[in-house]
Amino acid sequence: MSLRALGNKLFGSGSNITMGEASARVQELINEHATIVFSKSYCPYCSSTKRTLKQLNADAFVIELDQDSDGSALQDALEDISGQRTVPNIYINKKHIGGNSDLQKLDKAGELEQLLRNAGSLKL
Ligand SMILES: N[C@@H](CCC(=O)N[C@@H](CS)C(=O)NCC(=O)O)C(=O)O
Repeated sequence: MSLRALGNKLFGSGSNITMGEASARVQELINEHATIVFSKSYCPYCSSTKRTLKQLNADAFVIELDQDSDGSALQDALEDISGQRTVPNIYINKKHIGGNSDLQKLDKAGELEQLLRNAGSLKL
């Protein structure tokens, strides 16, 4: 568990869910959505990721952590699960892709579309 997660557990993060519940919810979201972006509504890197996915006509589930009452706990859980604290934190087909720079790299290499297609996330 990260120091921040431990701090939140001991002193509270404004959220009422336990670390275990937050981890379970993150895992559930990853399992339920072929493409999911853990995002923050004001984050420019997240906007870039969302724009790229939209341009590809991808069906992606976006959760805005800054607009979720458990967002901080979910971010702690994501850090535990993926080793990445920053947003966007992207999963395709339950596989951790990384952040926006990783997604853009895949797009430039022409690999993103195939990943999305294999995940069943392309509408066309
Ligand atoms: N290199 C990362 C940069 C992502 C980044 O710095 N995101 C900021 C928000 S714009 C962040 O997560 N800051 C920490 C936080 O919000 O807790 C990427 O390409 O995704």
